[in-house]
Amino acid sequence: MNEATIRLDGVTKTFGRQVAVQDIDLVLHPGECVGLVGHNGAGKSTLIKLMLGLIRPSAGTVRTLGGDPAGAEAGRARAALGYLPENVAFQPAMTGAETLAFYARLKRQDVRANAGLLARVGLAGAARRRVGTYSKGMRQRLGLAQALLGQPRALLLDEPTSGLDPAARQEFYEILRALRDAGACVLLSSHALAELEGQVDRVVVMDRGRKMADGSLSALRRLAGIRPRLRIRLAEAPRAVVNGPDDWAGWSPLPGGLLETVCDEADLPGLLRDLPPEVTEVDIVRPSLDDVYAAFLRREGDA
Ligand SMILES: Nc1ncnc2c1ncn2[C@@H]1O[C@H](COP(=O)(O)OP(=O)(O)OP(=O)(O)O)[C@@H](O)[C@H]1O
Repeated sequence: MNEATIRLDGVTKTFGRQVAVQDIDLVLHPGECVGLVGHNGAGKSTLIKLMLGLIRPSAGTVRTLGGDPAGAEAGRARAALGYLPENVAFQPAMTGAETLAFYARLKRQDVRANAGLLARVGLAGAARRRVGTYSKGMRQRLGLAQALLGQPRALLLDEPTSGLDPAARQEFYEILRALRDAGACVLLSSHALAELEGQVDRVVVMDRGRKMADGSLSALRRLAGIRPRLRIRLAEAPRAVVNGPDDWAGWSPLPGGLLETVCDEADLPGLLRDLPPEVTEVDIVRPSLDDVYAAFLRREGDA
């Protein structure tokens, strides 16, 4: 696989006696979009700040774009990093264009690229409006434009979609997908586990400072051991389902005239192939990311 964009080996960060993250190994590659999920205080922001070099690890090593992000040589690497903090506050009296120009100068970037950036995040028409008049979604898009200054190779976004309505969220993810497809490494933290479904290549689950899981959603589903359910509707409910074992043994009746069975992922194709013609409706219910997350947290609680 290509060289890691960000690599954490055995990273622990403590604040006094508070352990914020503990013994984290994590590798992020170019061209992947990774979701970092966990409850409040799980350690998501601390991990992002470590990757940015804003704080140093108490133990272990952090390599960002090939170097120590908090080291003396980090300035150059930072120009290739984009960061959207959790609570981004802009000066309300400045326009979107002025705000972006301010950040471009801070990042020593050519301001002539700004108009293109504002267009990319859908703010071209609002560039001359004061930020104080922007909606939350527009402010987040301006924050993203700020993070995109200088065409970063790594984008670290701390809860970028919190407070956005579903349409704005979708637009935000579309922009992230395009960046990922262009080769950027995108990491975004979120509490909203379900919304990451279909949006990220991989999910890293954090709980109380520890990495609980790391993998694609399908891999996490397998690991969590939650099996899919197959639901069907029949033209006419078979009496045998109610009256005793027969072909429908293993199927449970559900309200609304449905039958349901729980099966292994590998058995699904065979089950679907063998469904009789009286089946009028088929639905495969796979565990949601929330179910998977709950299963990992339960496992940790049991440990
Ligand atoms: N500067 C700090 N000083 C002391 N404790 C800190 C500091 N920063 C983080 N912590 C603690 O470290 C733990 C992890 O915090 P962190 O902000 O990384 O979590 P998070 O997953 O980002 O949470 P949230 O979703 O609420 O933003 C928490 O217990 C927090 O109180």
